[in-house]
Amino acid sequence: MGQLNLKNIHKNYGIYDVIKGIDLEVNEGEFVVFVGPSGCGKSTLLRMIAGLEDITSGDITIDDARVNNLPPVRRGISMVFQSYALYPHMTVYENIAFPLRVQKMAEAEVRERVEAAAGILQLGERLQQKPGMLSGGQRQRVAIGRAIVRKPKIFLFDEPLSNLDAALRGEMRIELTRLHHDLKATMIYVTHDQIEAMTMADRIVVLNAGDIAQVGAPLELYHKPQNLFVARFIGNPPMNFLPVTCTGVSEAGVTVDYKGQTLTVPVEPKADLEGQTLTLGVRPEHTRLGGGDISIKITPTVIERLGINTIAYATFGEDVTFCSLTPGSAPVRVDEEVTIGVRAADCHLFTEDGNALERRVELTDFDFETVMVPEAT
Ligand SMILES: Nc1ncnc2c1ncn2[C@@H]1O[C@H](COP(=O)(O)OP(=O)(O)OP(=O)(O)O)[C@@H](O)[C@H]1O
Repeated sequence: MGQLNLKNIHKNYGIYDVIKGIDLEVNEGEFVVFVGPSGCGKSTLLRMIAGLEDITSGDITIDDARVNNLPPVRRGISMVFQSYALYPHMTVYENIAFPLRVQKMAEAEVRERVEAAAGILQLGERLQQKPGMLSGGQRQRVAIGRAIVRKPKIFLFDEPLSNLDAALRGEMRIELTRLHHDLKATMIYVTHDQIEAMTMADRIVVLNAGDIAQVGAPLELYHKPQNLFVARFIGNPPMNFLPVTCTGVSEAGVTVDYKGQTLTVPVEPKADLEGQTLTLGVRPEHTRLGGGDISIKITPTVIERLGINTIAYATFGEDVTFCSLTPGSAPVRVDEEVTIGVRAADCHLFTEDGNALERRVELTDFDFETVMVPEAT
């Protein structure tokens, strides 16, 4: 129970085409995250699944039943919103029990379900308090409790952690991951935060202007982004991009020239690349002080020391910004030129249309494993 199928979903607002034909299958028990920049359509897509927004065309099925025309309450879904949407005059107990009261469920069963949810969410001590006495994180847990008691086929989360501070967001991420492990329920989660997507998802759906840019396991997107959009979006600090010229293709991969230095990147070649301008992608964490297969000289304009790492930012040419993530103790200083080395095997290559040449990296089973669930404390 809890399988979702989206078939050629479109949404227009007048002349604006905001969802442009999305096909997606979400498996039972999967944690799928929709991620993308503001305005890419992720909330609209989630609201269409919930039934809070009509679809312009296409089909939504849940467990093989077409739900296009079913109202939200009959779709077997529960949604958790960014604004917790709690009733301030009701106790935590009554807030969690609310959807069951609407269903006119017997008191004994209400109590059983509310207490079970409160146990999972560590709200047992708070049941008689009003929301005003709770912290932001506790209020969000009440909202999640209200979703749990309905025993939905699918949970939908719309940026549920956005109102929390960074430390609490980190804690709630772990709690939600644990909750998913305990309930084994299908969960669809919308966020613009790629760290939430990477840490919680079994699969990430990256959206770009109403289209799917790529769907994959978090580490699949990290190691094999299919286009510049995903390469830029997944990873923090973001990937660096340098213009290079293709000088040849061979069994070993695609050879490029970067300022007189030659680099053969192990990617699947395509026809007619020779002579073309390509984009070399280098993640900041794959740069090293000193030499590599090629060397890049940078003069940092900003240095950020984070303890474990030091981040150096430099600009060169007209508009190329380069970022290097070095060990915390790295001897890098503002206005002092350093040489950064890059290994060919760590590089990505993109053609002029923004698509990636497929990297010859083997993804291991580990890269597809569902997220590790921390031990309960
Ligand atoms: N009622 C509406 N009428 C017209 N356009 C709308 C309406 N609702 C949303 N849109 C447009 O649809 C696009 C997608 O909006 P949506 O809220 O789904 O994006 P989002 O990815 O969730 O962004 P955010 O992270 O900012 O919430 C946006 O360009 C938005 O302006």
